[in-house]
Amino acid sequence: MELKPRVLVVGGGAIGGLFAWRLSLSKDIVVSIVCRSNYVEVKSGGYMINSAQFGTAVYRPAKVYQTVEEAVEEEGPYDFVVVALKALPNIYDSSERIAAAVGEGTMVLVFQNGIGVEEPFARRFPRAAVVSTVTFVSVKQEEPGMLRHGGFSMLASGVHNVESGMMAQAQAKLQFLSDVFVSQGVSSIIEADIQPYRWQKHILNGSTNPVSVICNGASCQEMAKNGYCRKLLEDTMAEIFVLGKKVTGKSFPGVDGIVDPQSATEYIRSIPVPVYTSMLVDSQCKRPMERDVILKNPIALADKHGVDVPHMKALYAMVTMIEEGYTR
Ligand SMILES: NC(=O)C1=CN([C@@H]2O[C@H](COP(=O)(O)OP(=O)(O)OC[C@H]3O[C@@H](n4cnc5c(N)ncnc54)[C@H](OP(=O)(O)O)[C@@H]3O)[C@@H](O)[C@H]2O)C=CC1
Ligand SMILES: CC(C)(CO)C(=O)C(=O)O
Repeated sequence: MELKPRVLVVGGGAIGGLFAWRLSLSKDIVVSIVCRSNYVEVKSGGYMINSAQFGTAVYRPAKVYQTVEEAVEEEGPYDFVVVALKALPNIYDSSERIAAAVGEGTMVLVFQNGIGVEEPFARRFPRAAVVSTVTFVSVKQEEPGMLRHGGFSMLASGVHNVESGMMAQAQAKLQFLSDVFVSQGVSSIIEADIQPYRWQKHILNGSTNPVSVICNGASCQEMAKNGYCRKLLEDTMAEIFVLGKKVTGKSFPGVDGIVDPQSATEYIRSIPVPVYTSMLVDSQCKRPMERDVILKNPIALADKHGVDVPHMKALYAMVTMIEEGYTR
C-alpha cells in the first residue's frame, strides 16, 4: 500500500486548527498537529469549530503532540510542515521551533502574517523547499480548542526558496497540497511571485492592526467609519502601497477589490460582522504582538529603499511602548 503524504501543523491555535481540520477531511493526506497551551483540551475533546463558511463541527485530530520532537520521534519525517505559530522574531525564532521536523524532502509552508517572515526559514533550511503562504481568512480561538471562523478562506502560495534544480518537483508537491485544500472548500492559488500577495494582505495588517491597539479596542469597522481614524488608516495604507511596489517592483493583485487606500477602507466598512484585529486581541490578553513582522521589517525595507514611512514609524513606536508597558 502506498504511504500517504504526511503533514505536521506546528501551532494548533486559530490558523493551525482551522487548516489542519480542512486538510484532515481529505483521504489523500495524513495530518498531525502540535499544540501547546490548548494541548489538554484538543487531545481530549478535539476542536469545536463554528465556521460561517463551513458550518459547525468537532474536529478530533488523528494525532496531537505537545512538542515537535515528540511528533518526529513517533512518526517523522514529514512531507509538509505548516508553520502556524505567531511570528515573533524579537522573542523566538520560528524556524528553530520546527527544525526537528524538517528532513530531506520536507516542504515548509510559512502561514504567518507580515513581511520577511520567510527569511529565518530560508536561512536555516537552504536546501529545503520553503513556501510563503498568504492567508486571507479571519479565525479566532475564543477558548482553548474553540474556534470561530468567518465566511471565507483563501490561500495564496509561492515557493520562496528551493535547492537549485528542484523547482519543478517543489511546484508539483505544492500543487498537490493546494489541490487538497481546494477539494475541502478552501480557495488556494499558486503564484510564481508571491510577494505582491503578501504586500496586498499587508495593507490591512500594517494599518488596522496597530491602529486598533492604539484605539484601545475598536473594531475595524468603527475605525473606518470615524473620519480622522479613516484618514490615519488610509495614510498608513498609502505608505504600504508605495513601499510594497518599490520592494517587489510590481503592482498588487487587487484581492477583494482593494486597489488603493480608499477601496481598502470601503471594503472594511462593508464587512457585516465586527472584525477585531489579532494584534488587538494579543494586546488585550497582554501577549507579545507581531510588531516586528508587521512594522519593523517593512520600516527597515523603507529605509533601505529610501521610502518615507512616517506613519508606520509612529505606529511602531507606540505599539512597542504599549507592549513594554504591559510586559514590564
Ligand atoms: N487568526 C487569523 O485570522 C489570522 C492569523 N494569521 C497569522 O497566522 C499566524 C498564527 O496566528 P493565529 O493562529 O491567529 O495565532 P494563535 O495564537 O491562535 O496560534 C498560535 C499557536 O501557536 C502555538 N505555539 C507557539 N509556540 C509554540 C511551540 N513552540 N510549540 C507548539 N505550539 C506553539 C500557540 O500556543 P500557546 O497558546 O501556548 O501560545 C498557539 O496555539 C500569525 O502569524 C497570524 O498573524 C494570518 C491571517 C489571519
Ligand atoms: C483581520 C485582519 C485582516 C486585520 O488586519 C488580520 O489579518 C488580523 O487581524 O491579523
